[in-house]
Amino acid sequence: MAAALRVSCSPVAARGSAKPSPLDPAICQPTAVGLSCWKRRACGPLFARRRCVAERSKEDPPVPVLAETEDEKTQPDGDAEVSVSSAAVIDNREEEEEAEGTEEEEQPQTRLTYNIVFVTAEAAPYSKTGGLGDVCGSLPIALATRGHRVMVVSPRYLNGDSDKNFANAVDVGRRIKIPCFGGEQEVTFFHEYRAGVDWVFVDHFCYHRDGNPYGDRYGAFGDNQFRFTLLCYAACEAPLVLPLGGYIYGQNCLFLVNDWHASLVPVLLGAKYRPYGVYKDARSILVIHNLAHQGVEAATTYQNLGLPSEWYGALEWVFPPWARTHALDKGEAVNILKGAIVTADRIVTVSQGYSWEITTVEGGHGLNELLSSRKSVLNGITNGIDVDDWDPASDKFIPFHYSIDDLSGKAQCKAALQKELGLAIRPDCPLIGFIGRLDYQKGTDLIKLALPELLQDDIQFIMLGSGDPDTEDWMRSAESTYREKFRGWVGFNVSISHRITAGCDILLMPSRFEPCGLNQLYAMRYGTVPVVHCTGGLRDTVEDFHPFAEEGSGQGSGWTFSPLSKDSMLGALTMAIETFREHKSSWEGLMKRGMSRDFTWDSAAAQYEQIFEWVFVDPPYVG
Ligand SMILES: Nc1ncnc2c1ncn2[C@@H]1O[C@H](COP(=O)(O)OP(=O)(O)O[C@H]2O[C@H](CO)[C@@H](O)[C@H](O)[C@H]2O)[C@@H](O)[C@H]1O
Ligand SMILES: OC[C@H]1O[C@H](O[C@H]2[C@H](O)[C@@H](O)[C@@H](O[C@H]3[C@H](O)[C@@H](O)[C@@H](O)O[C@@H]3CO)O[C@@H]2CO)[C@H](O)[C@@H](O)[C@@H]1O
Repeated sequence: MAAALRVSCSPVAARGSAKPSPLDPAICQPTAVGLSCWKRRACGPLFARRRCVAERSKEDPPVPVLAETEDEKTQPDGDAEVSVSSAAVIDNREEEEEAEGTEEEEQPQTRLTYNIVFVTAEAAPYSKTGGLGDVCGSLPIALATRGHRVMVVSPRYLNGDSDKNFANAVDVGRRIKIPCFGGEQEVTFFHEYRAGVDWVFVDHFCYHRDGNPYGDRYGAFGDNQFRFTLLCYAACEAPLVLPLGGYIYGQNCLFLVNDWHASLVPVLLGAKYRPYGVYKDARSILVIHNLAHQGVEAATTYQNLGLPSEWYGALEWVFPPWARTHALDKGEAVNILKGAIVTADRIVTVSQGYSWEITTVEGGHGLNELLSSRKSVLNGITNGIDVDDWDPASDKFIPFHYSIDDLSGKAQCKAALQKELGLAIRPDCPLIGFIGRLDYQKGTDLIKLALPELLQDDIQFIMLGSGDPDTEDWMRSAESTYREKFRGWVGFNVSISHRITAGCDILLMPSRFEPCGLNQLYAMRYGTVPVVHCTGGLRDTVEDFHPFAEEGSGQGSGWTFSPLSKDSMLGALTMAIETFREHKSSWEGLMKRGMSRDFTWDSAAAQYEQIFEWVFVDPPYVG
């Protein structure tokens, strides 16, 4: 294994470390099962030492590595700075757990709990360009609350603006050298323990630059393959080398790898760890948030990834002839996401509808046959939402609060939004919103096509988004053309996104495809009625309005339209607008049914736990 990765400690840690490398097979003993009992509340803050022996299998051997750091801290001749470093890592854990309540206060727990390692390019509030950030900022907390030990590994993006997001993360004092891209890259780790989760940030200068996690105003960064390769290698090492709260996670963990950026993890487990007896009992689950992004690069880049040549097939990708650029182009490429589809032990998508769509030619982005071949391990789980961040009764970004029992604050939010945007303050005028990345996926071209006709009606429309420069330009020009009725807010702004969600009457989502979609869930929670293309997670979560169902009291929380065409979208919008204008009690029913839906992460987390149990039933992928 040492040949695969050379791990070294930081100067501080190294001085105090007469210990073998955590990758030394002598101390990386596999435990009997990939499961552990983490009854965090019941077991107390230094949870690893207080594992619930009663619930552990007798065969479950001790985890020797865990004792190493503890020894480090207590040995009289130990290095003082190492102690400081370790202590810094556990610093707020005891306080936080004390504040949460006494050890007697049991929270709902699952019987089996796991050491879970999320790997992701985004995790809110540290980094976010869209829904991936939301999910990887919330689901880990929901799982930790249910008793799992959870680490999230993502890059430490610094660019001036974002630096404050990482202000509470401290240097763990561990350095590793990663053999890839023709050299050795040194990365370090930062850590913050918050909301029961170990947030781990991989630090390397390639994450320190202007722009968002993937690119800047000139487009996607040219070295994204390098940046996310580093992330994957670092994430594979993190459970082995980081003494978080004094104790490493160890090698019997469960990796949840999100989208293409994290997709080398299961490949590395198979190609670079298991052959050396490490991670033999670990498992990996690929979570697909968006099949459109696959991390495809020229085949020649394979040699940069530091993988054995015989693993090329896992990533091999051949573009169909129509997608090749010239007659001699053989279309040979590597596809990082494909690597995970082949090697992950299970696959989850973020709604059931999408899990089926990606097995079809229409929704499979070229991977449908491969995904179909993995149907037996493919599931869909609809995302939850952070119901604390997104709560109209307490939202810090909106000027007035409201609830299902008293909707008056919503009307005030609408008036405030109209005022903020310089639109006429008119309670009776339907206010329609759109929030999202300006991307082909989101169907903004349809809005562009339909806007002149839509604005013939007496309505107001606000669009918030950033991304495709042409669409941004169009939003600016539409705002000047339709000054009385249309606002195009170009940029990424969380605060205004909450005010639009609260202040609008209708949220429009004409997505071409939508793996789950979060904005329609936020909208419903805020009594804003969604009008959506009938696809993926939108189809699964928005129930069509039926005014006469339920003995006349009505049914449904919005409108879905199909096909994806201007006329069909305008038809659905017209029905929504008419209902808003002419049928006030029906409208209130729509709002209240949406507001009463349960979108908490807890129910999604319970479904993930079922997958966790299944993934440990089958043997892991070994190649
Ligand atoms: N300009 C802006 N300013 C402020 N906030 C903005 C914004 N543009 C977008 N957002 C925010 O970004 C998030 C977007 O989430 P979505 O799930 O709707 O789409 P996204 O395609 O990014 O996510 C992908 O991953 C998620 C998570 O799995 C899936 O739900 C989804 O279908 C899939 O495409 C929301 O929180 C939204 O408010
Ligand atoms: O949370 C929002 C989405 O974030 C991710 O999508 C990003 C994607 O993974 C990146 O690769 C990049 O996509 C660029 C693409 O690689 C490039 O070929 C070109 O088409 O431009 C794209 C945009 O720059 O940025 C995406 C975000 O915009 C995540 O994978 C998705 O699930 C999330 O929806």
